[in-house]
This record gives sequence, structure tokens and C-alpha cells, in this order.
Amino acid sequence: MQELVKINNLSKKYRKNSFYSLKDVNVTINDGDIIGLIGKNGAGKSTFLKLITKAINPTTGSIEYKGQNIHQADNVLEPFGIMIETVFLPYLSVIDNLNFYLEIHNKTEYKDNIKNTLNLVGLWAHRNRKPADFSFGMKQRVALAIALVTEPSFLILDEPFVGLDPVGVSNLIDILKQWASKRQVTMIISSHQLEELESLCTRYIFIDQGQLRKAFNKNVALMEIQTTKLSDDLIKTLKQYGQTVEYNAQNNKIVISKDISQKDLNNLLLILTQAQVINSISNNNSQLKGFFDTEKG
Ligand SMILES: Nc1ncnc2c1ncn2[C@@H]1O[C@H](COP(=O)(O)OP(=O)(O)OP(=O)(O)O)[C@@H](O)[C@H]1O
Repeated sequence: MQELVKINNLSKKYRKNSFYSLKDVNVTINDGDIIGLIGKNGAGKSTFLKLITKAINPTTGSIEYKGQNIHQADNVLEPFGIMIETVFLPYLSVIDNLNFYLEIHNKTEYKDNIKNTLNLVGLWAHRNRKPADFSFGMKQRVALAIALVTEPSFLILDEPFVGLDPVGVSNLIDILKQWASKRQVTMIISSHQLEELESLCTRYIFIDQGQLRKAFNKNVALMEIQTTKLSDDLIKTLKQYGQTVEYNAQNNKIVISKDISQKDLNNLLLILTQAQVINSISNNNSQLKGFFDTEKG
């Protein structure tokens, strides 16, 4: 996969703080990645997204988009669709907001997209109303329409599910899935709603106290095995299964990926059964929840 964004030793210390909100982050984002950005409150997620969208400058380090340092180049954000802070004007109608947005960004060639975009986010029927009178979820959808109207190939969404009811959340996921299925698009979505992220994302970036703790691909788990403490020999054996089998020594959990071959799966279960180390076997539905548990422990 082609490298799209390269983040090099990125750090940010806000002027009035004595601490770094982001410290020495190095990560690469590939074309087509749908990234879930996760981390506790205050971890640095919004800071990370604001740096990528040039809303703020790094203290040190750089962000390259297709090889260009975004903070040193002009017009580099052209292919970006951004939903970070409220960008619409509450007392202009929805349709006027979109027209206005396209005009001030010199992107009037996308005016023909307005109808389709508003249909996609379910706001076409409300196009002549003003967002000031909208519910929170409808306001979120106005912001999303603004992010999508220029058909961005790189979409950056900060907590898009916050404040939406379950129907709103599932509609938004459908919209994003539909969007991604129709075009080559890269997304970064920050959220605390792990289940929602898991239904969308192909990769995750976990930030903790301003540091990138882990960047990892979605590992579609087939099952999770709770074991007793494993011997070094058994741990060595597990390593032979490569990425399809992950063992966490902290909580004695083995996660088996869906990619494992039938032969390997049978072998592995036989070995574990003979060693009499299995406590329980379950379906592992949430890679992220398990990951947070591990981090706490
Ligand atoms: N403009 C600012 N000035 C000073 N400090 C800031 C500013 N913005 C964020 N911070 C601080 O930087 C740290 C990271 O904040 P950030 O908003 O990036 O976290 P977050 O992971 O997005 O949190 P949340 O999940 O609560 O939205 C926090 O300690 C926060 O107080």
C-alpha cells in the first residue's frame, strides 16, 4: 500500500503548558487506511488531528503528506475533508452554508455535489432550514456534509459520534461505509465509541499521555482462549504461528485471528489441550476493549 502521510518525531507543547500534549510521535498512514484514533480523555487525540489539519503548528517534528511538509507548503490540504470544530454558520440555511463554504474555499466546481451530499447525510429535505434550529445530530450532519461535499480523498473526523442517538450513529457509520466503498479514501476518526470504530476501521492508533503507544491493524479475531500461565516452551511454540496467534502474558490470553489455517488451528488446540492449560474459550468480539483492559493492567 502506498504511503500517504508520514509523521516524524511530532511534538506539541501549548505555550501556556509546561507539559507536552504530544511527544515524539512517529507513524505512517497508508492510502486507503481507515484509522481509529483512540485514547483516554486528554491523551492528545484532538491535538494530533489539529496538527494534521494545520489548525496548529508543531513545536518540533513534521508531517509529510505525499512527501510535502504540510506546515511548509501551501494548498496541501486540498484533498482533505475535515470535521473537527463547527464550521457552519448557524443563521445561514444549510444549502447557503454549503454554497458559502465552496465559495470561500474557491471550490465552486463542486456545487453540483451539494444535492447528492445532502441526500447522503439525510438533510436534503431540510436544506432551506437554518442549523441554528437543528438538533445536535442534525448539526453534526451539516458539519459532515461540509466535510464531504468536495469529495475529499482524505477524511479527518474528530469524535463524529458524540451526541448522536443509536440510530444517528448507525446512519453515520452507513454513510461513511458507503463513502469508503465508492472511492479510494483514507480516513482518521477519533472516538471513544469503540464498537462503532470496530465496525469501520482497518487500523488503529492508540495515544496515551501524548505518546503513541501502539499502531496496529485490525486483527479479526476468531476466538480468545483464557489459559493458565504458559511455560516458556509453549510461548515459543505459539510464536511459530506468526501474526495469527497473539499471546498476552499479562492476562494469559491467546487471541487467534480469523486468518489462521484450519490445520494450524487444529494443531494449536491439540497442543493446548494436551498441555492442559485451557481455562475457557470464547468468541472475541472486541479487539479494542481487550486492548484497553490490557493497557490498564
Ligand atoms: N489550546 C490548548 N491550550 C493548552 N492546552 C491544551 C490546548 N488544547 C489541548 N490542551 C491540552 O493538551 C492535552 C491533550 O488534549 P487533547 O484535546 O488533544 O486531548 P484528547 O485526547 O482529544 O481528549 P478528549 O478525548 O477529552 O477530547 C490536554 O492536557 C489538554 O488540556
